[in-house]
Amino acid sequence: MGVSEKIKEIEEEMRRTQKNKATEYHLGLLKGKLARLRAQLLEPAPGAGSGGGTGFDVSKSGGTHLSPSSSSSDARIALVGFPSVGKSTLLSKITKTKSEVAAYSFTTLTAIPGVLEYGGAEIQILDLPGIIEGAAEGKGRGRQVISAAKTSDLIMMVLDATKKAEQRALLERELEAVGIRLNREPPNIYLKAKKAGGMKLSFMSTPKNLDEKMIYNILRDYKMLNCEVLIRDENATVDDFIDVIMAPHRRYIKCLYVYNKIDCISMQFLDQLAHEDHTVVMSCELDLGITDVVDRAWQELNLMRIYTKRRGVQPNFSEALIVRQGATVEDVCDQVHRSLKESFKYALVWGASARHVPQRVGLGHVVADEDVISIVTK
Ligand SMILES: Nc1nc2c(ncn2[C@@H]2O[C@H](COP(=O)(O)OP(=O)(O)OP(=O)(O)O)[C@@H](O)[C@H]2O)c(=O)[nH]1
Ligand SMILES: [K+]
Ligand SMILES: [Mg+2]
Repeated sequence: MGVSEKIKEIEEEMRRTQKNKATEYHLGLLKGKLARLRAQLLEPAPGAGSGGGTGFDVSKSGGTHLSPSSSSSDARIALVGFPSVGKSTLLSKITKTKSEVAAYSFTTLTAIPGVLEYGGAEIQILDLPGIIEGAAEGKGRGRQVISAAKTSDLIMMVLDATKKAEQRALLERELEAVGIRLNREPPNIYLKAKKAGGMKLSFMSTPKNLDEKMIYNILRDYKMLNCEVLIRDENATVDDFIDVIMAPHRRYIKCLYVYNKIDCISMQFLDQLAHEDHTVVMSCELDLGITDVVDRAWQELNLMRIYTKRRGVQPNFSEALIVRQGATVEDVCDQVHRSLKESFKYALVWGASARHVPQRVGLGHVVADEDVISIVTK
């Protein structure tokens, strides 16, 4: 029996099994088996050549319009969605890359990278083939698309506002099945494999949805006979626990839901969609809401652009240093040059993080998006 058939069999059994106290442990074990099989399915077949990576042959710098000097983009956004929702139309709007657009399904057959320039930051946008139900099990190019999505910093799930609401849940399920967790934090559970000593289990407080027997059962099923477990979150579930065991196969990625084709829906429905969490609405056809989509994507990435300035010279706003949220002047120095902070004397800051401009600060100063910094060395 192939892996796909085994998966189907377990899914069937889970559907047939009634959920109650008596079947709880059995269902937990089935979930664990399912997670293992799904991971197996995503592994490249033996001898299949280059596994891993994006699933398509695109490098992180792979934009057709990147200047040769810039080695790598600052972040990657994957456009994921059903066929003909307007993924390629969006790519062509926000980057200089043209990806074929047509009214028929599966117009795009491979990953098409483009570069979005955002205030000196370079973000790679990956236009992907449409995926269909069953993608996680290998239907269409689903598996490749999903591997590409797994390598991204943000997933933009492009949805057709005129289609049924189930579309979103269906896609979420496909991404879940391959270990992508959208807009969630890793479970607060500590697990460490040991060489000996048996299974040691402890809780911060009594969990509401898990018990010792369940945890021991699953650990045995995974042949993790020697390990240390600390459940820190009292709301942790069996699924969370399995995610922690399967951690190398899990990716926690932000997702922005982008509803396209709002030119075809009522104002009332539009208003409803626009108020959902992590959601933006647009019409590529009417050129409506596109800048909003880009601004929101930038916010979700949680990155900041810092411009450096030399004494007596205007800052160059077409080139930014990209740092994560919460970064300090020290992180900025590291972005410029690894040894810069050794000769650092102080920095002058103009922008939102400065109490007055320019403010004289040390390495520990926390910077804000679009700050201008002048670094003075010894
Ligand atoms: N009404 C309307 N149609 C749109 C809009 N955006 C794109 N379309 C149309 O939708 C169709 C599909 O667009 P594509 O960009 O090819 O869609 P895709 O998601 O890349 O499709 P695949 O590559 O086949 O998965 C084309 O006929 C577009 O002209 C929009 O905002 N409103
Ligand atoms: K299409
Ligand atoms: Mg396309």
